[in-house]
Amino acid sequence: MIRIGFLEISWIDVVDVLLVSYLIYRFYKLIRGSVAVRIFTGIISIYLLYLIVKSVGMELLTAILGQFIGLGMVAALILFQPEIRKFLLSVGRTSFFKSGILNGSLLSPDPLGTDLNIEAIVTAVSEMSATRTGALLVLGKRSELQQYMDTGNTLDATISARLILSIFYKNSPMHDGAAIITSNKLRSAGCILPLTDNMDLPPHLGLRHRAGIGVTELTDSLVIIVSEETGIVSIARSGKLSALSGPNTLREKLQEYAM
Ligand SMILES: Nc1ncnc2c1ncn2[C@@H]1O[C@H](COP(=O)(O)OP(=O)(O)OP(=O)(O)O)[C@@H](O)[C@H]1O
Repeated sequence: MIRIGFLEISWIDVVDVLLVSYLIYRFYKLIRGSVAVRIFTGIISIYLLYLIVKSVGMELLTAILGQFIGLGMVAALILFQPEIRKFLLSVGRTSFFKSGILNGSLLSPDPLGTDLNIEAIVTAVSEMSATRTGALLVLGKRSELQQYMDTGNTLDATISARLILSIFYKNSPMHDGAAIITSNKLRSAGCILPLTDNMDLPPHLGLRHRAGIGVTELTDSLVIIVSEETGIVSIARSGKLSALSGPNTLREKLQEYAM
């Protein structure tokens, strides 16, 4: 116990403040660059205005703003619903929850499987990159991706390079949208994915890249994106996009992910 003037600080208080600081930092990192920052700034401004009008004794305005602040928690839950969801997902994705007895049973009822046909994916992606065929390929768990699979055409097909190539072939009816792979099966093609609202992304990235990044913000999936304009192959994971140097890097990333 430390005493500073009239303040008594115990080690529990120190841990409490550190944990709250960490949570605020994680929340800030999550909303940085998104429209949520503006909403957050708006809420803080209204709260500051409330404190000012209250201290100078403007009763009517204090009562009106007070009603608004009273609903603050419910309003924050509604307004920040996507961010809160992302935050809870990122907590559940930490190595602590991924390891040990929770892994493979409770939290991962449908693991990706080590028998993923990586070579078929690498071959198809290399060819699409060389021919500048736009592609969006999502790999993940069925439970998380089911709602996106439902927006496309169900295939439930065995993965092969030719199958992937024929889906993304420019004249194919299913080339628009994303193809989704779970448990080593190509489940669905022509799927619609949620777009990211990250405003920090380079302006030249269009909808294909934004949709690929968006789904990795909400699920623990890995997305392969082939740019139709440049042929560059990128992967998205946990809301981050990185361009790959070649097929070997893609192979490594897939092996790492399928483990
Ligand atoms: N919400 C979405 N879900 C899945 N696919 C989408 C979505 N929105 C767009 N797409 C796909 O992205 C294509 C348009 O890509 P666009 O050219 O805008 O993207 P880009 O990121 O610039 O990629 P590229 O480098 O290939 O041009 C569409 O034809 C469609 O196939």
